[in-house]
Amino acid sequence: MSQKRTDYISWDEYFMGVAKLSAFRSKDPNTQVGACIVSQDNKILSMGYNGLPIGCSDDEFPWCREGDPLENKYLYTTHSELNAILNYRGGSLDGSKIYVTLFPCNECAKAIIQSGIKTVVYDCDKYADTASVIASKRMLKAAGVEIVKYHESQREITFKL
Ligand SMILES: O=c1ccn([C@H]2C[C@H](O)[C@@H](COP(=O)(O)O)O2)c(=O)[nH]1
Ligand SMILES: [Zn+2]
Repeated sequence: MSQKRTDYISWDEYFMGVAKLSAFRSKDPNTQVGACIVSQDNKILSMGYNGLPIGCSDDEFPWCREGDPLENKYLYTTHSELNAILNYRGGSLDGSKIYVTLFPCNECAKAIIQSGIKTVVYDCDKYADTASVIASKRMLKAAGVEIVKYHESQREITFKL
C-alpha cells in the first residue's frame, strides 16, 4: 500500500495562499491585497480583495495615488479585509482568523474588531510607519486581537490557470 503524501501544504500556507491568490483579482496597479477569513476549525468562511464597490466601474473610477482626492483611488476602493467581512453571509465571524497579505489599516482594524475576528495573520507590513497602521495596531491590541506575522515558507508552487 502506498504511503500518504508528506509534502502537503500547512494550514497557514493554505490560507495565506488563498489570500495571495485572491489578491490577483485586484485591479489596483500599485498594491494588490487579498484576505481570507477562517473559522476556528479551519474552514474558509470568506475571501476578499481590494476593489471598487459593486456598480462602480473599474474603467471609470481613478486608480492613481496622487492629485485631487476626488480623482485618485483612495476615496473609492473597498479594502480587502472589509470586502471579506462583507462577503460573508453565514452569520457570526466571532472567534475567526483573518489572513491578509498586507497589514490592515485603521479602518479595517475597526471592522475586524467589530466583527469578532480574534486573530490577524499578516504577510507584508510595508506601511508600518504610517499613522494608519500604528493606530490599527493600537486598536487591535487594545481589543485583544492577536497579531501574528506570517513566516513565508520557502515552498514555491506553480500551476497553469
Ligand atoms: O487595510 C488595507 C489597506 C489598504 N488596502 C488597499 C487599498 C489600496 O487599494 C491599496 C493601497 O494602495 P497604495 O498604492 O499602496 O497606497 O491597498 C487594503 O485592501 N487593505
Ligand atoms: Zn483597510
